Amino acid sequence: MTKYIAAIDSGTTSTRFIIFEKAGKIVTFAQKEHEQIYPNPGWVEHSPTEIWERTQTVIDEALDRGNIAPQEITAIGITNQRETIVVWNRHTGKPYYNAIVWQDTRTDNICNELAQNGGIDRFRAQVGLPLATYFSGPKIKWMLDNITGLRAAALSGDAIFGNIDTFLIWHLSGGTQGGLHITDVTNASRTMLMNLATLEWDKEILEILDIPQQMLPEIRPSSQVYGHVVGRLAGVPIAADLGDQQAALVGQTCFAPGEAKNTYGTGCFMLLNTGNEQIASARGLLTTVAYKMGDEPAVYALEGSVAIAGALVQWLRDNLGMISTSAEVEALANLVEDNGGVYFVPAFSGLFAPYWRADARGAIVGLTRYVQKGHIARAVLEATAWQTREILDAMEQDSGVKLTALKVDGGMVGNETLMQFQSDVLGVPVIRPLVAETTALGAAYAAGLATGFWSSINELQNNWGVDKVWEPNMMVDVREAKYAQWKKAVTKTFDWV
Ligand SMILES: Nc1ncnc2c1ncn2[C@@H]1O[C@H](COP(=O)(O)OP(=O)(O)O)[C@@H](O)[C@H]1O
Ligand SMILES: O=P(O)(O)OC[C@H](O)CO
Repeated sequence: MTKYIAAIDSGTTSTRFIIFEKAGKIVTFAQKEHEQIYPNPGWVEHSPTEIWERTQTVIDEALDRGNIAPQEITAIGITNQRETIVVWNRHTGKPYYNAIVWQDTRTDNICNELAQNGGIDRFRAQVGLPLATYFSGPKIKWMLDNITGLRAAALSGDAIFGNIDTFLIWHLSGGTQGGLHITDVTNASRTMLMNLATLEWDKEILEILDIPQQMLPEIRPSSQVYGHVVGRLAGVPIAADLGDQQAALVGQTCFAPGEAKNTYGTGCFMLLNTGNEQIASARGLLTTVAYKMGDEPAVYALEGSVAIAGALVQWLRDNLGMISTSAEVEALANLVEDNGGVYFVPAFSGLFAPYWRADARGAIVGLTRYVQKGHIARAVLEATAWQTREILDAMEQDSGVKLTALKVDGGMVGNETLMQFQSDVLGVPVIRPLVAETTALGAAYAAGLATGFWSSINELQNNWGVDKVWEPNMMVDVREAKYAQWKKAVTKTFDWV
């Protein structure tokens, strides 16, 4: 048995390579941001080539920094931003187009056309998702319809599709020299093309979207030895693949039905484990696969997806230049006592759960001459907390589960002001675990379970520990009055495009 287990966490903002030891503690890591490309309003792209290069760089840097040899690593797991698509040539490895990112809204017309027959819940019974620009299926259709020669290349088997997990695994396992073309059930459940009951590609939906099945990867469990790495980590088994939000659920050891976590990264995503049962949402949540460990039956989750959370902080930093690092938003927000009456609804990609309003666009409301930068910063942080409140309300009503505390993780949970406000507006304690890199840890756990590095999920539960708890500290009537203001602000964003 070797000493370590590792994970590649390829997020929307950055890629990390993290090496863990048996108690789940980080031994070494490296991280690199990649470019966000905005060719038109509402469009968001990444360079797949850059993501693959940065992945190799962070692997090299972490190994060098920790002075660790590949032979000391039992296995690696992959976890990734979900829904984002890449289509590339299997003989040359060359992408046909930039990656179209999950936040991209260019497929609005495609979704509207599809919804004409059956509404936005047309495919919900099969795939657990509404028709929305968020998911991969419409994005693949857009590429096939708009890139000259791509449909023919897909039909001939030259052009292949993958989410970021598939793209990385293909490269890691040899690329043009026989790389694996696979995905896992969690990632596939976000394409709008996988049937949740059979865990196979849904032929009827493929036909309606006119997507050739031969371009799609094979769907595998989330925890299994799929193959071995070629390159710097040569010979190391690739033993897990999970979408990042599902990986965070595993990393937080939410293995029992009724357990939930909320991850605050570029977007913000709450997942509730519903066991082997698929709960259909009546309130705009998603039914999704949480994980499938080897031959065990799939475990499902209810999910509330918020498109813009940390991305709004990035926007203050990169587009307005109001701060020079994301962390600086906290000091700016703390220059003032409250939001000064300002609410910022970041409907930059329309609104996801619970609204699914592609016609919404961002709005700052409540402005007066009194308002200063600090109020805007505070409204930016509060936007994430209010969006989470809306998700939690919907989730409790859909599932009948009353959360007594919320486990949190992701890049924004270092922001203490946000965490306190989050607890205030939910009225329950917010708990940050000792290992904040829960997403990578979840992928490492799944890889470790597949290779015997850890023997069972019980062993993993012992690794989870509390770092900090925030208790609610806001009068209920104050909280509810503010929440009503937030909801009113949300309505101002509707019907804009
Ligand atoms: N201290 C902070 N306060 C507020 N936002 C933060 C802070 N630190 C990081 N962020 C935000 O968190 C996001 C990065 O979180 P991360 O979990 O790494 O994201 P991802 O997995 O989406 O790449 C960025 O959008 C960044 O703006
Ligand atoms: O990059 P993150 O961590 O915000 O996660 C993105 C989600 O997977 C999108 O569904």
